[in-house]
Amino acid sequence: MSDSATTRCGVVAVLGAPNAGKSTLVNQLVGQKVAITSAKAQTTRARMMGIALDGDTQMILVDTPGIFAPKRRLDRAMVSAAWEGAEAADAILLLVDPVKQRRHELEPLVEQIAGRPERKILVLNKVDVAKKEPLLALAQELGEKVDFAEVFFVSALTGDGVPEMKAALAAMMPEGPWHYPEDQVSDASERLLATEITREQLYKQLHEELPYDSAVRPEKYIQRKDGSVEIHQQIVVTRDNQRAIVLGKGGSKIKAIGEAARKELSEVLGQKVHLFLHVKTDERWTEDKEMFEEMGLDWVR
Ligand SMILES: Nc1nc2c(ncn2[C@@H]2O[C@H](COP(=O)(O)OP(=O)(O)OP(=O)(O)O)[C@@H](O)[C@H]2O)c(=O)[nH]1
Repeated sequence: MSDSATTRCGVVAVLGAPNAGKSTLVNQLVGQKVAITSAKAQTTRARMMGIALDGDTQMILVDTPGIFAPKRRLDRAMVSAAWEGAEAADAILLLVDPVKQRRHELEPLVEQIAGRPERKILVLNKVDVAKKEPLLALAQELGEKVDFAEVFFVSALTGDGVPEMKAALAAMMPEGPWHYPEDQVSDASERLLATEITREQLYKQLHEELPYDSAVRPEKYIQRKDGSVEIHQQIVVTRDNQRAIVLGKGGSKIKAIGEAARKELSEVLGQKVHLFLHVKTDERWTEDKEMFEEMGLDWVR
């Protein structure tokens, strides 16, 4: 970063229907893994931030949970966290998956941002698999509903078109000093990031078998004198039969999940990791205020 007075710094709210590719895009913009990605919808539960740099500009990316019509308390908390993220933004980025469009999820989002004062950009994702004509038609249609400053066609997966979009976003940021040191990529605590990595393995290894209302809680995070870290986490499910699924035959599933998560954690943290996973049944966890707060969510009535 230069010392000149021309540094810029701002907040970008990344909004989109579940599975639009928000986590993938944030990781691409930051240049390393900070948010977890998965093929299962509503993966992003807590509000995780990524910090992207573009020349003299620092952009704080608020990677929001998928926004959808909330029914249960858990869902309402996710939606509320998403909008909280969007409140203080300098720009709103609406990410749309043109291939698997979910109109009922996209439309409320479009309506909500239409009236917001921030500058908005429309990003149509997955150009690596999308056909060109419907893509242009969709851009035009959305452009009639929302006053987008710019429209971009990208692939969050391959990075195609992302540098151009990043530069345009950077230009929208206000002048000012950087909020974070240059080498910081995320303000999510390592504790929380560690639970996200375990949760990603749960999704990966159990696929559709895993109930969406399962959670991973941080229990203990101990830096050992030998330079390694000891991490204890609890996997919470709502029913005993789900617990059996997570454990697997003779504990084989939980072992595989733990091994993969430990390996990835060691890479991300750059130190040796001892990971201890416990599976607990708690049919009322989605009504538990304390557990919400531990996961970085607010309690909404
Ligand atoms: N082909 C293709 N797939 C993509 C692209 N971007 C994301 N995906 C895939 O789409 C799926 C969802 O991506 P995520 O980044 O987890 O989506 P998200 O919007 O963060 O999802 P939630 O956390 O559920 O809100 C994953 O399987 C990604 O690999 C892309 O540009 N091209």
